[in-house]
Amino acid sequence: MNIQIENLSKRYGLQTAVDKISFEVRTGEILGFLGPNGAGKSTSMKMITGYIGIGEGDILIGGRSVREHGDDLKRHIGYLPENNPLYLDMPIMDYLTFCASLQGVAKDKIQSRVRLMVNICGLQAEKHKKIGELSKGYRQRVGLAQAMIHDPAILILDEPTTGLDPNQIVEIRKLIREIGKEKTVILSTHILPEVEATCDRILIINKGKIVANGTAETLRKQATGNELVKVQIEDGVHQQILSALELLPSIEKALPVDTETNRFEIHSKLGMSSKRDLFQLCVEKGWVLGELTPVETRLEDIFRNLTLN
Ligand SMILES: Nc1ncnc2c1ncn2[C@@H]1O[C@H](COP(=O)(O)OP(=O)(O)OP(=O)(O)O)[C@@H](O)[C@H]1O
Repeated sequence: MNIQIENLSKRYGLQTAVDKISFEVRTGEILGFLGPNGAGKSTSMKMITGYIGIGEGDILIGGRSVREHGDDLKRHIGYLPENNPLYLDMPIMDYLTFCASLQGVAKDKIQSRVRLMVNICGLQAEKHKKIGELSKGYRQRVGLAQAMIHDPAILILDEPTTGLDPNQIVEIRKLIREIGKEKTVILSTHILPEVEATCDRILIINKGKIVANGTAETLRKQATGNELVKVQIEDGVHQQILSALELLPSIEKALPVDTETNRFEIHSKLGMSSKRDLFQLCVEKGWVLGELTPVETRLEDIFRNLTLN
């Protein structure tokens, strides 16, 4: 079930939390929603799930407007809210049974759905405990289980791995990837490696506006104006190598990194690649190219550049 966001805005008093954003998410796609604190992620997610009303614009789910068909469309959405509100006095099994009936799961299917969620979310060992007795990570698993209890086509997950230990993070990411093959998933996170590990596409929002939309690879390409490579050249004299590098037509600048081992950082001219020139230079001079490694722009740097203003 596809989601189309069209010129969506939301104001709280004088503050514009979400400012005319438009994007689309397709079935089988996991979209990572990134942005600094207060950027408007949770507000957008709350509007998509019908948790709060739309300010301006519209949201189409499976081609139908949330404005007109909101109540009906809610059936297709599973939502893990930011602070994962749970009934602490309820045992896990009772809570999930309660959520299933609230979500309209047929009576004769409720117990099998609850058992499936307990298995999928790794709650087997803790299933008879009250939610209040669970660790933060297990509460997060209960939150995920309630979001998926009615087998929704769409999953909206606000910081799903918050509070999980590194082993649990790996498992939950695997689970989300698995679920994401058939469903439409939007997840928000502050953990940048998480988006790369889990998501097909990244949307970065800052001050209510979308500032980037694409795969990690596309964002890197857009961010890297100039190619950057690290090289190490054996058998030559440092100063001679540096002079020769500076004469290459594709090179903007060559920065020495280590004079003893002849390591350099090579910045190519805009739109050019210096790899071939470097290789040919070494062949001509009889030097050995010990290392030639392209340096990728880190997602952290892209995020900082786009959101630090
Ligand atoms: N109920 C509310 N009343 C007034 N202002 C609000 C309310 N909810 C959010 N805001 C404001 O709207 C802006 C966007 O908040 P939102 O919670 O959507 O950001 P976020 O990107 O989810 O941030 P975080 O990463 O910190 O969770 C913030 O400036 C916030 O203070």
